[in-house]
Amino acid sequence: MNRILKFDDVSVTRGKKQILKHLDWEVHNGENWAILGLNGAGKTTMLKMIQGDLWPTSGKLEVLGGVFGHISIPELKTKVGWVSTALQDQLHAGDVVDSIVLSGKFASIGVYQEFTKRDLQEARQTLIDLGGEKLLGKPYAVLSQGERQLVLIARAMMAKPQLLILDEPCNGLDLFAREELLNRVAGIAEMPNHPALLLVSHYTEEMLPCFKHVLLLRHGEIVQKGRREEMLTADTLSEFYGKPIQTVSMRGNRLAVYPK
Ligand SMILES: Nc1ncnc2c1ncn2[C@@H]1O[C@H](COP(=O)(O)OP(=O)(O)OP(=O)(O)O)[C@@H](O)[C@H]1O
Repeated sequence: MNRILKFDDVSVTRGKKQILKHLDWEVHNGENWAILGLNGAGKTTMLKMIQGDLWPTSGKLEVLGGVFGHISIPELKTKVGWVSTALQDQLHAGDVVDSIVLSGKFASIGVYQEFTKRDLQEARQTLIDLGGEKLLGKPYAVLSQGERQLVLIARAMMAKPQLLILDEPCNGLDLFAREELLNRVAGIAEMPNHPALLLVSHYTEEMLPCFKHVLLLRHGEIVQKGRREEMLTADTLSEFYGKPIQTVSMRGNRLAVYPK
């Protein structure tokens, strides 16, 4: 399948409020996208739709080759990985890390299905491959925020998703934990047959070079979308924010921005 996502004139309305307005956007296989938008821009609403938790009010949405209205949402959920701090609240804090990673195979919170020794081994290996070996066997409740996010990434990868959504994955991480997590994300982008990555963040410096495409969302509208070199510039971002900003180039071809 060549196309991961296709938004075709997609709008979402709740009551009198139009949350998303006429979105047109395509993500192709092998592309990693970052979405930038201020609070209330509509990012979460977009992500909820991609996972089948919310349907467009109008327009056509295609996810992983299936058009909404003609696809099985539970099946879709097994192919779309989701990492977000909101998900952390839903997990059972007393569960052991290994079992949380394993639950990704079933897209469930907790493991209620039968699983084999091999499944469990695969879950452990998935976490090891992401650099989380020392977390094996620990209860989720004792982990740091950065460790929890890594476990959630492993949980999502366990289902071998075609699309991995990283919804503000660095929320609450200290400087060093953030770099460590971003390094893991960069590692995923280098894996053979890795899922398409979709990162939502308020901070451009988290948009690693592997995110070669950026979408700028404001007040429910796509203001611009395209290659990172064109989106992550002082001019484009000043226009997007409607305020002058200054950019600071960071090591590793990353860009931080601040209000002027
Ligand atoms: N069910 C709803 N009914 C009415 N308004 C809603 C509903 N859901 C979201 N909104 C509004 O739609 C807008 C977009 O919300 P959304 O959560 O998608 O934004 P966001 O870009 O994810 O924001 P943040 O960065 O703060 O998480 C907000 O103004 C929000 O109040």
